[in-house]
Amino acid sequence: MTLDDLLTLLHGCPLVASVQASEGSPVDDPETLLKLARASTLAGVRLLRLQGARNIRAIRRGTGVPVIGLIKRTYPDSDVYITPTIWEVDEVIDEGAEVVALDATARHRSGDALLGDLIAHAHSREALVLADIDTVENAVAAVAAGADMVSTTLGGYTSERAATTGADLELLRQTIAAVTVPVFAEGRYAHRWEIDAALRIGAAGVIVGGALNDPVKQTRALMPVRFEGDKVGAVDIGGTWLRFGTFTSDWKLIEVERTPNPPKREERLQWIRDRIQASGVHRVGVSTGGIVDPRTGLVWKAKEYLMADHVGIVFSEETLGIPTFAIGDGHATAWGHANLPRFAGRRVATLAIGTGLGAGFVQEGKIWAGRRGEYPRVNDLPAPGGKTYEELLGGIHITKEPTQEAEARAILALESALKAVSDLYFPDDIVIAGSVGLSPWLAPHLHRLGAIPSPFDHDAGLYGAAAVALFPPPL
Ligand SMILES: CC(=O)N[C@H](C=O)[C@@H](O)[C@H](O)[C@H](O)COP(=O)(O)O
Repeated sequence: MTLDDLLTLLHGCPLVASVQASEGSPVDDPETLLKLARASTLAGVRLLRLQGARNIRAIRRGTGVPVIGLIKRTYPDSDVYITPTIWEVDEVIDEGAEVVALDATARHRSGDALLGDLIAHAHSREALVLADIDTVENAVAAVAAGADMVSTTLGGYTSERAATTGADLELLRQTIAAVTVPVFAEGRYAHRWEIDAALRIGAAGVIVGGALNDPVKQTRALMPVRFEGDKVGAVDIGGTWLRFGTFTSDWKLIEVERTPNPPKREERLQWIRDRIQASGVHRVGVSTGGIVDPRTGLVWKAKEYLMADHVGIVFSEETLGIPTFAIGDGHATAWGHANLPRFAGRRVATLAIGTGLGAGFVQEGKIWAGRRGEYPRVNDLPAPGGKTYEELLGGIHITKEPTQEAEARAILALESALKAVSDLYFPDDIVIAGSVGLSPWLAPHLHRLGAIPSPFDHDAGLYGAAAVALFPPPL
């Protein structure tokens, strides 16, 4: 088969089925895998990626479909396991595969084999070579070594690059820009939009394994995560109060302590550490003003007049001593609401109107957030008249017992903020939390304005923080 033949085939159907079983899986026998492969070809797939000599033989014969073959084998002196040496290259070709897939990372190969030699050997036997790469640099090197095509198979599986949660579309984009040979998208592709995006970016084909053919991976992907401990800690850091709650594993509040938010961030951390110690919890969720990078727990942005000395504080296992899940207070409160039976599975927006104004939006079990934890900045949007919603609604700007005029202004501002949230996010529900949001002068208007008072009452931030620890949101 020539490269042109292969590209013609992909033009007909760019979806390539990788039919491989997880280690120890009961479907790991050639007959069963053949049936899975047939299911894919029945639906239109015209190229298969297969692992192992027996599987390649049985499935190639049984389907008559061209094959990208590989042998996974480990050697004691190397981490390379996809067709690592010339022996496996020969095995793949002996079984009739048209294309040999092999590891093209910069890692040392067993027996000091060189990538160029393996490729030359496959070519001498008239097979095409697909280089499984982990980085753009290694894609370029593989093409220089003679590879006919590359695939992003190993992106996120070596120390060179962190694994993305889903498909690594940036690795694909950069690889396509860097090489002239056809590039396959591969590795953690599981959704139609990822496949469409890969093709828009310019992939010659998209190789999908687990999402199509591996019931072990599929089961793991759908398995709910359960918290095994007996209780968790929840920290709620607002502009005024710092609170610590202890919750049961079924999200019931056991007890709560609070202190005026100390002016220095080290004092804040120390107070939390002391509460963690005293309560004996082994996991904690943190809801805080400011913007938190959810991967590191670093607060990288916060308004000084609302949260003094807060930028630079880190909420992590390192600083608090136990596994820690920290997100911004708008997000945390929204996550709390979204996990209540009443709202679960709905599109829920939350406005937390306390000292400042926080916002969060949850859709399909995911928090709507920027890559570094940014939240919907309803607070800084100008309301009609020019002042921001935070200036009109945030407790720091209005006194405890506002004049009737200030109240009227705030109610109008809330009405307009709710309209903005509806127009931008199309939520099924908008829930209001926070000391101002639930105050005796504002709360009576919520129903008329189409908003729902938080079922958590004044503890929404704390319940949100506990929800983050008990049911960690996907990032
Ligand atoms: C990293 C590695 O060893 N990848 C292997 C390569 O053949 C297979 O285990 C994967 O199933 C294949 O790449 C498809 O990827 P996914 O199953 O994520 O769609």
